[in-house]
Amino acid sequence: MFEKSTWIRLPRNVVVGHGVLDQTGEAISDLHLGGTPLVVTSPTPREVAGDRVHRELAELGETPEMVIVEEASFDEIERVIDVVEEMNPGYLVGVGGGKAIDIAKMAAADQGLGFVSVPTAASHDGIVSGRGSVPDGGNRHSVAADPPLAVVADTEILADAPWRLTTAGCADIISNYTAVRDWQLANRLQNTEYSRYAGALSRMTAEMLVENADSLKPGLEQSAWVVVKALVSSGVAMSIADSSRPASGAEHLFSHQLDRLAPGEALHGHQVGVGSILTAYLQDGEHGEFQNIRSALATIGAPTTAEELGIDEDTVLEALTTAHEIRDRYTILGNGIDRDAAREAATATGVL
Ligand SMILES: NC(=O)C1=CN([C@@H]2O[C@H](COP(=O)(O)OP(=O)(O)OC[C@H]3O[C@@H](n4cnc5c(N)ncnc54)[C@H](OP(=O)(O)O)[C@@H]3O)[C@@H](O)[C@H]2O)C=CC1
Ligand SMILES: O=C(CO)COP(=O)(O)O
Ligand SMILES: [Zn+2]
Repeated sequence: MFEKSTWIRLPRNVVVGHGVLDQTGEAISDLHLGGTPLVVTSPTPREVAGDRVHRELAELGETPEMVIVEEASFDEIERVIDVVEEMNPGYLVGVGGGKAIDIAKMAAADQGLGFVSVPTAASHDGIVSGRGSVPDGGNRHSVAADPPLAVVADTEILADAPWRLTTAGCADIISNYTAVRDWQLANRLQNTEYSRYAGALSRMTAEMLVENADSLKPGLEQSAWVVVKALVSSGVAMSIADSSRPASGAEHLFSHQLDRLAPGEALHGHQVGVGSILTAYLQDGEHGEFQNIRSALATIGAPTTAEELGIDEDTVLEALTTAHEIRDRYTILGNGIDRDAAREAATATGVL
């Protein structure tokens, strides 16, 4: 008997383009949400877009509230949940980078409310996904939440953000190559459920970005457009899979471990980019995809070495040899690689 079923949850409105921040109210009105909005933002994104979004929402009729978050942590999520319980909003609007958006997403999911994503940086693919990713002591929780009801990505704002945030988003997408390979490996070795549709979409997104790497330039709104469209597509792949598997393999485990060992040192996307070079080498050796990944990262100006990440040799080797402990997700790292193998991968790829 056929018993399979799937439930793909996607945003209803994805609004991307020049000046679309001014259409935030319209994109939200179209959702027929009731009640007072709560804007969740962080210091710089507040200046760049949060206050504007706040003013625009006020024109919808209800006076919005605003909460400013400082760090990606469960304590901050709890603080936002406290605000929600106190003011009883109708929905949340996350305005910022991954930190503000993840916190809004997870607080909204906890309280059974809808949420709208307004990214101010094209820095990672959580802007559209239905998952939150939050460090918690020595662990990292990739938590199922709900995808945003709407995404409003203004390319004028994204192009104005520091270029390193955009190159981080590019690297997060490029890392889909190794994530999909790890997912296929887990499917073959551990019978992990694999979606060919999500895998193909994720890989195609990475390929499109690599093919366009030459044309991605700081300050060009066209570049922000290409990157944000890729981030949307990668987030959709995660929604189709109902898992971050299409976009998170061993390179992400490595990055999560760096977050623990060297907190705040480098951006998520930059860490996974370097992790992807290492992972590709472990997957295929010196004749595999690692050279293409490294040269695409170098072309856009993303870090390809530990030094460019600002992370020392010992920390890189420690992260690579312990990354498998981060969570129960089978990857090319298996039950762990030893320090000599880690050093060999890091030197052969030029990461060290
Ligand atoms: N849910 C998911 O699937 C995913 C979640 N993540 C999570 O997202 C977070 C990383 O996201 P990331 O965006 O790199 O980090 P942040 O949200 O911390 O943003 C990085 C920095 O950029 C600043 N910033 C944001 N927008 C602008 C702008 N327009 N102009 C100038 N500065 C700006 C922020 O300022 P300020 O300090 O004021 O906020 C911050 O200092 C991590 O917590 C990670 O775990 C990452 C990938 C996927
Ligand atoms: O960063 C992500 C995808 O790019 C999310 O992945 P995690 O599930 O590893 O947190
Ligand atoms: Zn990522």
